Amino acid sequence: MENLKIHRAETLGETTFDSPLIDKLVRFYDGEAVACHDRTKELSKLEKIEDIEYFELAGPRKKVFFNPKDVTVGIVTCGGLCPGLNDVIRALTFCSLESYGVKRVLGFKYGYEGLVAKYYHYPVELTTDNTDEIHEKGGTMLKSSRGRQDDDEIINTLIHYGVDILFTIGGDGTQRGSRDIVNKLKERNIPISVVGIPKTIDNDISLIQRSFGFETAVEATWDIITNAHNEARAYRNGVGLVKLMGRESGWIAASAALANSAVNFCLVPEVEFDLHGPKGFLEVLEKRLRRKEHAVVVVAEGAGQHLFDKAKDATDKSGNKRLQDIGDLMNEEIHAHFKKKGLEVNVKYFDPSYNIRSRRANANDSMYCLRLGNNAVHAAMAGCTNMIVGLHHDRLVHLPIEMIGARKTIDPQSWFWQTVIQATHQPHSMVN
Ligand SMILES: Nc1ncnc2c1ncn2[C@@H]1O[C@H](COP(=O)(O)OP(=O)(O)O)[C@@H](O)[C@H]1O
Ligand SMILES: O=P(O)(O)OC[C@H]1O[C@](O)(COP(=O)(O)O)[C@@H](O)[C@@H]1O
Repeated sequence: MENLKIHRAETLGETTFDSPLIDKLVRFYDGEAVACHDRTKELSKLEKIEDIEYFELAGPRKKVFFNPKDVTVGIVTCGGLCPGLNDVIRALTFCSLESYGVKRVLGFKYGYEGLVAKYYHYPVELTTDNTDEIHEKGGTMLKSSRGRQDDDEIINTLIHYGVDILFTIGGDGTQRGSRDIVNKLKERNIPISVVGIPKTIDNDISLIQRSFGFETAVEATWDIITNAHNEARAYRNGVGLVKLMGRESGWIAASAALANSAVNFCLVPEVEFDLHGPKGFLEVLEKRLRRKEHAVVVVAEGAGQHLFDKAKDATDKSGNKRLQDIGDLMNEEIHAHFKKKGLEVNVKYFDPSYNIRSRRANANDSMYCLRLGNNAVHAAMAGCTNMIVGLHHDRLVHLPIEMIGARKTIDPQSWFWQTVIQATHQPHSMVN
């Protein structure tokens, strides 16, 4: 058993306060480690005990590190929008104020910019009144931004406002930012807890089974794909072309294709496809239209980037690669191909990306956001830091930030992707 890997969240120090307030919250466990295992193997089939990993279970602790009545909590949302951001802000605020009775909760505006004095984005005090109904709306009441900020300046702002706990709601970039803040805090010997709530509409943060907002996004694609199907069927050689988000991973597109069987082609960043060859997309599409007269194509925005001129590569303020528009390119290429063949084609192009990302969370995501928010507060109050709260093997656990590695992408050899191929009937040869 000594070979077990046990991953515990870092803590700021010894727990010091008994918490009568939260006694009633502690029920069946007190943050014991939970056995997780390599997701490719069944626990019963494990050959080596080293394959087992342990993560600390999220949940309330009997003793807390901070004395609630002295605590100021800070919340910040960074990066792109995602359904459920407001639900998480609300859960963090309610749990901090109502379950723990902290002194105050401050919302820092416009992402990490709000933590840098020179931008003059003053924080807003969050209360159970002004956050009560925010979950009914999409977006983030705290606003967001991209772009690097200076860690020392961020820390100076935290000190200025007496922040003891900072919650960072954001994707892998944001969490790398949190890690840098923690490292600086350690250097300067400042006991501020930083706990992340992982956000990505693309659902591609490693180790996180499902990120909040993803399910809402997939659900939202259903109507759009059905409408694209209706458009395609209404015209001779109709093509409903739908571009969905997914910068480096095609989880939304692939899940959308599985959810709505109207999809005939699903193109994702993980699987390169040939456009022009004899077995390429355009020829296969033509064959399909000759047989069925209509087709629905779903393409993740990060797919087919190999078809563009590399010289035009650029990055956004956060250093993320700016994608070239695969939807536009495919629209043009389909028209060009059919023109060359002297065939009629009617492409209806749908780009619902922001329309999906900006909506409010569905019921299941709202429930998930509430649990994430509450458990982030439990972790931070217990003194945990340098960690995120996330769903891993169906359990909410504490994941040390440094464990977030490369993006979670679709394995083309996986049963999941093979099911997409099976459902769409797109040929393997086109996407090899
Ligand atoms: N590698 C990094 N190290 C430190 N901070 C980062 C890093 N990458 C991104 N950030 C910061 O995190 C914030 C959000 O990052 P971004 O990539 O835009 O969104 P997301 O968090 O959704 O990935 C930005 O302010 C950005 O500067
Ligand atoms: O147009 P913006 O705001 O830069 O955002 C677009 C990008 O954000 C993403 O949705 C990813 O964001 P998250 O994974 O951080 O939610 C990509 O799919 C997309 O390329």
